[in-house]
Amino acid sequence: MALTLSGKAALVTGAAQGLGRGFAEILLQHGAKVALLDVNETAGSELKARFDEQYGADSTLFLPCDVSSEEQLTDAFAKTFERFGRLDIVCNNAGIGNENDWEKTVAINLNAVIRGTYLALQYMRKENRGHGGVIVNVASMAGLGPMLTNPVYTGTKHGVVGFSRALADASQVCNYGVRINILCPGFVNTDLLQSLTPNVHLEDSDKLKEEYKNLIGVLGMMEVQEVAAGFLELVRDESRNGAVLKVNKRSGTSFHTFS
Ligand SMILES: NC(=O)C1=CN([C@@H]2O[C@H](COP(=O)(O)OP(=O)(O)OC[C@H]3O[C@@H](n4cnc5c(N)ncnc54)[C@H](O)[C@@H]3O)[C@@H](O)[C@H]2O)C=CC1
Ligand SMILES: CC/C=C\C[C@H](O)C(=O)/C=C/C=C/C=C\C=C\[C@@H](O)C/C=C\CCC(=O)O
Repeated sequence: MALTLSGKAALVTGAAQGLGRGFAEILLQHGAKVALLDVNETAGSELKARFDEQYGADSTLFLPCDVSSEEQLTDAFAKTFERFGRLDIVCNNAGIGNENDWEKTVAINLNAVIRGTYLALQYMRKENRGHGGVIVNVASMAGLGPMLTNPVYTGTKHGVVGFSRALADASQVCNYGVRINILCPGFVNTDLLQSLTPNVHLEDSDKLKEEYKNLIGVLGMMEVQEVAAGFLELVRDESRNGAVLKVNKRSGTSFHTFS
């Protein structure tokens, strides 16, 4: 059974560029309205103007938001619900890879995903007069295997996988009517990869650099659109809850099974 997106309301964090922009765009292409949350006001406003031309001004809402701020994220969810009158799809996508300011990485990649998931549940749960819905949390292949150059990033992504799977089981048992799925892309050609800096907690050894290159060699490098298709599958396939979808150049798109 495929979810119809026409008339549905979505919220995407980190939507101004990269994967989040791709996720927002594919939702718009399928008729959903989308709240675009991003800390980058310039990029977010520019994207909103572009989407206004393509999909109409009523199709999107740009909300400047630092997801690591409880107040700003909570307020952005409230403004989204107020504008669209419902909330059916949430993608907790915003993420960084800073191993030096690792507490910021934990705050954005894990804490904010946890808070965004609980906020989504609050608005979607049927016993809260919600319509039910689907949450897609963006982890990474580093949520399934160790990325030796980025141990904190790896920890946050493993955390996203574990938290999301557990909550998906709870949602099922409690009949919240909310599906929670996890997207684990491999390397994608976005600004995130360009922003990586050497980890000061590890000597900046040539061996680590070599291993990083090997990892990219193994998994390959994708474009945003290849991942967006997998995202849409997790949103629309109503049989999927607690699903972990891997998307990488090497092995394509497949659901991960845990032993
Ligand atoms: N690029 C890659 O190779 C892969 C990325 N991912 C994950 O995909 C997600 C998106 O990554 P990319 O699109 O590659 O990154 P990106 O850097 O191209 O885009 C991230 C977006 O999030 C926004 N953002 C950053 N911190 C924020 C905050 N505190 N509050 C609100 N917005 C914030 C940025 O302004 C930017 O618009 C991240 O969770 C990342 O870990 C997962 C696997 C592969
Ligand atoms: C800060 C880094 C920014 C982006 C990296 C991006 O998130 C990414 O794609 C990272 C990939 C890291 C992968 C690390 C280890 C991979 C190990 C592989 O063995 C895959 C692990 C499990 C998959 C098993 C399977 O069934 O395919």
